[in-house]
Amino acid sequence: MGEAPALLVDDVQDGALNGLELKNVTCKTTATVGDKAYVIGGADDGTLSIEVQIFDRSLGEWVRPTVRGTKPVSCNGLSAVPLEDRILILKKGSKPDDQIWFLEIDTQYVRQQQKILGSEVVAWSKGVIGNAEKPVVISGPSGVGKGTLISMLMKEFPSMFGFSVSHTTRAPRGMEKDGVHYHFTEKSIMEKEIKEGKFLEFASVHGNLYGTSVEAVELVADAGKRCILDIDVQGARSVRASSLEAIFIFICPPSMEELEKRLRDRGTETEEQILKRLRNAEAEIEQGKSSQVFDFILYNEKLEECYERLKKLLGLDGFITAPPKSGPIEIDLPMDHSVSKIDNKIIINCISSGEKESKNLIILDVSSLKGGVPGRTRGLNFQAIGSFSNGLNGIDQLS
Ligand SMILES: Nc1nc2c(ncn2[C@@H]2O[C@H](COP(=O)(O)OP(=O)(O)O)[C@@H](O)[C@H]2O)c(=O)[nH]1
Ligand SMILES: Nc1ncnc2c1ncn2[C@@H]1O[C@H](COP(=O)(O)OP(=O)(O)O)[C@@H](O)[C@H]1O
Repeated sequence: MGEAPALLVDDVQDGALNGLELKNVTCKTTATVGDKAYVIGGADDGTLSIEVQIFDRSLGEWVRPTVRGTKPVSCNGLSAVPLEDRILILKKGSKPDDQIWFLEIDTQYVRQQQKILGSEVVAWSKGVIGNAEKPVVISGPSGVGKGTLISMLMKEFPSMFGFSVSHTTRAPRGMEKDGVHYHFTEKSIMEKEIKEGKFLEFASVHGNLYGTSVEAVELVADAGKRCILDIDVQGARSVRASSLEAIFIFICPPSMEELEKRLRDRGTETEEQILKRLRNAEAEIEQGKSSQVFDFILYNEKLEECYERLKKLLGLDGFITAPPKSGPIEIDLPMDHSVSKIDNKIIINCISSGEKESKNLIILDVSSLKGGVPGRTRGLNFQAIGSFSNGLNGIDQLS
C-alpha cells in the first residue's frame, strides 16, 4: 500500500534549520533526502533565479553546490517532493510551461559531474508531460553531406528542429558565423570549460577540439524544439554513454572516391586538411558501421533519396508541408495548492478561495521518468479530477 506523505517543508518555518539562521526565507522550501536538507528558493542577494543550498546533517555544515542546467526563475512559492534521484519542484504563480521542475541530486549526469569536479553538484531540468521527441545525433566522415542534410531538415521543418551549436578550436570558414555554425573558441578556454564540466561531450577531430556544451542542447529544448547534433563518432559514443537519450544516425558515402570529390568540390579545406580528413574517414566509416553506437546507417548517394530516408526514420515522411506544431501538454497549477506523495503518485490538492478542502485534484505519475540534464526530464503522466476554474491547458479533463 501507499507510503506516508513525503516530508514537505513548504516555506521554511521561523527561518531556522537545525539552529542555523536563514535570511529572507519567504520563498524557500526544503526537502530532506538522507542526511541532506536541500534548501531551495529565491536567492538572498536578489538575483532572479532559484538557488540551492545544502545542509549536511552528518557534518553539521552548509554546502553550496555547483549547479548545472538552466536555473528556473524565482516565483511566489515552491513545493518540493523528494523522489529517488531528484526532487520534484512545483513553482507557484508561474506560467504553465514553467511550473514543473526537477532538481537532480543523484542522477547519472550528477554523479558524472561530481566525479569530474570532486565536489557536490546538483542539476536543474524542466519537467515535460509525456515523452518529448528524442534529440537526433548525426555522424559521418567529413564531406559526406551531414551539414547539407541537416540544413534541408531545418529548412523544411523550422519550428520542429533546432541545431546544437558546438564549440570548436578550428578557424571559421568564409561563410561561417560565430554562434550560428559554431562557437569559435581558443584551446585554453575550451580546456578550462571542459574541466568545469560545461561539456556533455568533446573530442579531438582532425587536429582540433570540438565539443557539445550542456547549454547548447538546453537552448534548443528551451525553444521547444528537437535537438540535432552534428558530431563525430567519438562524440556519438560519449553521448550514447551519457544521460542524453537520443537517436543515432551514421551517414556513409557511396565510395571513398565520391567522398574525396565532394570534399575537393566543396573547396573549404587546404590540400593538407583534405588528406587528413580522407585518412580519418576510413577509420570513422569502419567504426560507424561496426560499433554498437548507431541505430541507423544511411548511404548518401543521391541527396534527395537520402533526405527522404532520413525523414522516414524521423517519422516525417508523408508530410507535404511542415506538420502542425502541436503545443506541449501543460498543466496550469492554481496558486493555492497542497502537495503529498503516495507511492509514485504526487497528489496536488487545488484549493479554491473560501474552501478548506478541495475536490479538485491533479495526480502526477512519476513512475516512468526519463532523461534529465541536458534537455528535459520526460515521462511525467497526469490525471485531473474535478472541475478546474482556471482551466487545464491542452488536455481533456477527467471527472
Ligand atoms: N565530438 C564532436 N564532434 C563534432 C562537434 N561538432 C562537430 N563535430 C565533428 O567534427 C568534424 C569536423 O567538423 P567540421 O570542422 O565542421 O568539418 P566538416 O565535417 O568537414 O564539415 C565532423 O565530423 C563533425 O561531425 C562536437 O561538438 N563534438
Ligand atoms: N548526395 C550528394 N551528392 C553530391 N554532392 C553532395 C551530396 N551530399 C552533399 N553533397 C555536397 O558535398 C559537399 C560536402 O557536404 P557537407 O554537407 O558539407 O558535408 P559534411 O557536413 O558531412 O562535412 C557539399 O559541397 C555538398 O553540397
